[in-house]
Amino acid sequence: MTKAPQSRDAFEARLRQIGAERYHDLHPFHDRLHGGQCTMEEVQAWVINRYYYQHSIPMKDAAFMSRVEDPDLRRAWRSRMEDHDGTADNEGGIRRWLRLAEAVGLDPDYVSTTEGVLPATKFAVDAYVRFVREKTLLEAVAASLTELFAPKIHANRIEGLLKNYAFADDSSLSYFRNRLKEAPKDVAFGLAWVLDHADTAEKQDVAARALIFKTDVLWSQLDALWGAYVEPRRIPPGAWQPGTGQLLRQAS
Ligand SMILES: O=C(O)c1cc(C(=O)O)c2c(n1)C(=O)C(=O)c1cc(C(=O)O)[nH]c1-2
Repeated sequence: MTKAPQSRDAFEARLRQIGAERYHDLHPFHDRLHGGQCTMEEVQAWVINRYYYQHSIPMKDAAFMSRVEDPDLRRAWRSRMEDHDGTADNEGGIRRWLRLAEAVGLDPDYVSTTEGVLPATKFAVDAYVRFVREKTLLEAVAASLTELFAPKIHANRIEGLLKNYAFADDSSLSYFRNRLKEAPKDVAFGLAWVLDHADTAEKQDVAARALIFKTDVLWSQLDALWGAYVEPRRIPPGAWQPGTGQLLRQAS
């Protein structure tokens, strides 16, 4: 006998439970960052590594769109690329991230080379791009649903960084403020799409597994960051060495 699918509400609750148990807001690195315990070196390491995620997200979305045959779905999805890459009147998330890089004392030209990114960060993020390129559209959209849980972490981050670090101000944190405006439309669309299309028990299982995969992508990046720059501070060969890539401030 085939298994009956969960009701829409029960399936949504199952997806939210995955976030409650596995989202990277639970990682100790975030407590340390938002609580003001990170050294500037650790903050710089986070900004450099997280840039790799930022720069890959539009490539992931382009990979997704290249496989979509339905123009309505492509139209709904393409604002994600504009949000990151920018438009004539919106500088876009990647530029905003580089503004944060400058504010923490890094040379944005260094950061944008992605040199010095931890190997595990590359493996995790590249695995996400490949996942979206190769798996079903349902799995790709389900994997993006970690963004359901992102507004809370972005709001906590704005509050924590403003309170604890001199570099934090409206300009340096504009990336996160913008995501608070942009993400809700994406997640509302993505969630409704997944609930509509996961119409069998098997598809629900596949979508739930995709979301778990994505929580692993996020978690493993923070584990790698912690191991390299917090404890035991074992920096892999070729990864960023503190002190390099610094912004040379001009004396005025
Ligand atoms: O700061 C965060 O914790 C966080 C998490 C996530 C996420 O959950 O994948 C994204 C973002 N930020 C983000 O800013 C962003 O643009 C984004 C896009 C995506 C995606 O999978 O398409 N996730 C995320």
